[in-house]
Amino acid sequence: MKYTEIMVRYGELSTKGKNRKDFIGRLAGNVTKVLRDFPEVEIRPKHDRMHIILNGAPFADVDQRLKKVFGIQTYSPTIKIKKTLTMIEETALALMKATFKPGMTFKVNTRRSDHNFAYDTNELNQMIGDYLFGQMDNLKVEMKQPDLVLRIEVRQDAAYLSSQLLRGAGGMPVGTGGRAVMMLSGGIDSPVASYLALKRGVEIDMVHFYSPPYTTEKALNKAKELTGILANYAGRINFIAVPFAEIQETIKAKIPEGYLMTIQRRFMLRLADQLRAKRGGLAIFNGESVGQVASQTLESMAAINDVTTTPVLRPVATMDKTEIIALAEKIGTFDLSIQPFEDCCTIFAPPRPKTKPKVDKAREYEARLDTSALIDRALAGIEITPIYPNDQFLADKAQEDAALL
Ligand SMILES: Nc1ncnc2c1ncn2[C@@H]1O[C@H](COP(=O)(O)OP(=O)(O)OP(=O)(O)O)[C@@H](O)[C@H]1O
Repeated sequence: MKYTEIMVRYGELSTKGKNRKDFIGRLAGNVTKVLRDFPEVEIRPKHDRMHIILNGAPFADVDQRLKKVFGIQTYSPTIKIKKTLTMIEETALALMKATFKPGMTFKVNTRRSDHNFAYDTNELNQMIGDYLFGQMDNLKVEMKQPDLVLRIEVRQDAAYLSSQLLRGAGGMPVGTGGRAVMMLSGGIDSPVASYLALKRGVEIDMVHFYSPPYTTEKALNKAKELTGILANYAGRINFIAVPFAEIQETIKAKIPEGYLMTIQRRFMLRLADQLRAKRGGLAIFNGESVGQVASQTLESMAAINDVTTTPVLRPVATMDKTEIIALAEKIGTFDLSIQPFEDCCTIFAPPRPKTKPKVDKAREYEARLDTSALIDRALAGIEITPIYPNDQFLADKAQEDAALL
């Protein structure tokens, strides 16, 4: 089917009265970003709906991007035609043939803002319905809850027909919820937490700790590639790689084994917080889930959280692992997350971390270290990479390796 435009209905933002303009502007900007390699597409944001004029771009390709943009409740691929009865009949039939499946019920639903048009809505519903019955077998009409609604809108400039109401990603346009940093490991949970933060409209910068030479470049590239998948939901995400080996070595040399993990996490949180402040963010997100591992008991969280008063938000805190995995599969990060590249935390993980660390003890042990000098050196070594949807980092590396052989 050659659709000419997509009609987009806004999500939660329609209820946000005075912020509406900002929301619509952001959404239009985000749609523009994800469709940037379709230069022919025009985006026309209006007060109640957005029209995406395809100008020849294939709907199926645009659809792949659009369904991941937050702030869209539903959308319909639409065909704009001349306002003649014959054109409406022919297009209605073509749409039905493309989208109707045997066993479905349907109805025709006409709206008319051009009141000078020769037929009113009841007449059009009747005439188009009759025409379709004459052309197709096994049609069944259902007024209350039909499986397919053939929508006809007769406006001043043209008639618009659609037969699909597709569900958008929901949520709020990224950027309307403010800025934050996200602590992204290469695991399953933090990419899911990132997705959920983006869904509420928060613009995130990824903060990733890596520890060369203890961790390989592949582990770093895995986190970058996960960011590439998540950028589908954001348009673009900045990835901040923070060198962490010196801090880990120092902690390992000077801190009792039971507190290695707690103190490492306190340093991670401090670094994330400083980066947040520098970049104008208001919160820190992470992928912790209550009780999942030793560092994620409430006692542990409290002992780690002690280093900052900045809100630390944990979108997957109350989810079961199976629920997190289901979401990871849905958003497309799971297969990459389970690739076995070592994370900096696994390498320096003590065999028996304390599950109930004490804040006082953590502070006392930490006083043995030159915290601010360690933090400053790590911050001096950060690298920032802007990452776009589906940017690949692992494949490039594999190709380079192959080329060297
Ligand atoms: N190398 C890292 N860089 C950035 N953040 C990290 C790193 N390692 C852990 N974190 C943060 O700490 C959280 C808890 O990490 P941990 O390794 O204990 O748990 P996890 O359940 O395996 O999480 P994930 O599946 O996200 O790795 C992560 O979700 C992430 O937000």
